[in-house]
Amino acid sequence: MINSRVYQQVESSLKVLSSSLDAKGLCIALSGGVDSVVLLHLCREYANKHNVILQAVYVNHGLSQHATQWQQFCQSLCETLNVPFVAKQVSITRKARTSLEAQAREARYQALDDAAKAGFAIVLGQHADDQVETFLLRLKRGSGLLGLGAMRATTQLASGRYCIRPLLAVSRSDIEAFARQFGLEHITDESNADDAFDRNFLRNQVIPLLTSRFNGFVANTLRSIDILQRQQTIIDEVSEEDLQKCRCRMALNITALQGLSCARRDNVIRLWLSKQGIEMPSQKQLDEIVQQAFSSRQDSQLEIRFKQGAVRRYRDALYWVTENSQKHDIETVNLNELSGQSTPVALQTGKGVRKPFTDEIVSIRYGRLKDKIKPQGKPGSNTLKHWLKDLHIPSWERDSIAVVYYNDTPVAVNGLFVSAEHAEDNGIIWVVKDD
Ligand SMILES: Nc1ncnc2c1ncn2[C@@H]1O[C@H](COP(=O)(O)OP(=O)(O)OP(=O)(O)O)[C@@H](O)[C@H]1O
Repeated sequence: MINSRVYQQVESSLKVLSSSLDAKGLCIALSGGVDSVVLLHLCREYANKHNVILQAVYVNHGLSQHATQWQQFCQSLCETLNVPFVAKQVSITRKARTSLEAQAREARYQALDDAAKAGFAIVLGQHADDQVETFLLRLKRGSGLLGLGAMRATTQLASGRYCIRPLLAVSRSDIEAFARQFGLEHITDESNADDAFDRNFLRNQVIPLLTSRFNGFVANTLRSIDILQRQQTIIDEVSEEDLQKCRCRMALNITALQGLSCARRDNVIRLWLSKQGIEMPSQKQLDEIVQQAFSSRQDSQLEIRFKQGAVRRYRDALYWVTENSQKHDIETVNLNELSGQSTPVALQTGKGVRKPFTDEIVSIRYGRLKDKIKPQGKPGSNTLKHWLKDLHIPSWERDSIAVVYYNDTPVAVNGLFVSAEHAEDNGIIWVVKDD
């Protein structure tokens, strides 16, 4: 039974973090260094006390000559502690313009995500001193509020999996004292002494100097980081609200954008682009989008190109267009089996269409714009192209709108309208999932 201040700190933070995420278990990212070895012991104590399932993963980057030795160390430590262990080998192909550390980190998170069991949160060993180093590294690069807020105690990977950092408020010296007190063995990465790396230089030279001169430097920096993170949370909330107000389907409504201050307008465009995978548009690109979007010429041919796609304007909205969204294959999906995660549709009940008859084949088709339909509430029948144009759907989007067919008859146009002949108040709503 471990009785120490460090354990109490970690126990309370693990309680908050893992229960708020409803994690099925904890997957310790174990490098064999003192931080993650202490983390493993603390988590094991926590797991025994609170009946939580553990696993540990070592990622072998193959970058150090000692990598295999470290892997063996982690494996035998886990065997001794009776914690299920997995090692994951990754290979890092050097890309230009990205540092080796950044590539190793990216590969590591991917490997941890692959190795962690479903529903488990990944637990990482970054601590208070790492946090201050991250802050100073970001300051050096000229980061804004988000970057200076450094590491969050909880983050989410693209897969939806959570990562948690229960040691973020614990200092390196407390972690090392804990390891000494309990006689814990760990590996020492000799590259940590090499001041050629910026992080090591800050750790070994700069922070000790600042700490010796300014009382409470580390604690005060952590306080600033906490304030920055809270402020960023407010900005995130306001940004999401602004985006919801400006969004119509996947597009951005220009009139709604005009109702915002310049700073909030730029911010919404940035957020919208980041949801398309464009993290940092340059100010020049942003200014160009704004200038062309707000030009009085409704029909102006706005097209701002990015590597992954382009921003285009159609009437009163901005669209994100990629090669894919322009050329959607015509596909027919047989929906006779409608249960299960992998089906391309979700079924809801309400104002929709009647159920298909048993002898009707349901399919989803794209791009058959010449097929005719009489939408509910419209006086006559016309082509899908006509009705989509009528709804101001830009030409390049029309091919990628999913239409549900009963046999060869279009009955529902995803989220837009249904056929008058098939409409039913207490019917079914076909919601075709995005790819
Ligand atoms: N080889 C590894 N295998 C498994 N987990 C690892 C490995 N290396 C690091 N970790 C995990 O990541 C934590 C942070 O490690 P480190 O400070 O070396 O990473 P970093 O490159 O600064 O990455 P980050 O941006 O995530 O802080 C460790 O405490 C440990 O939990």
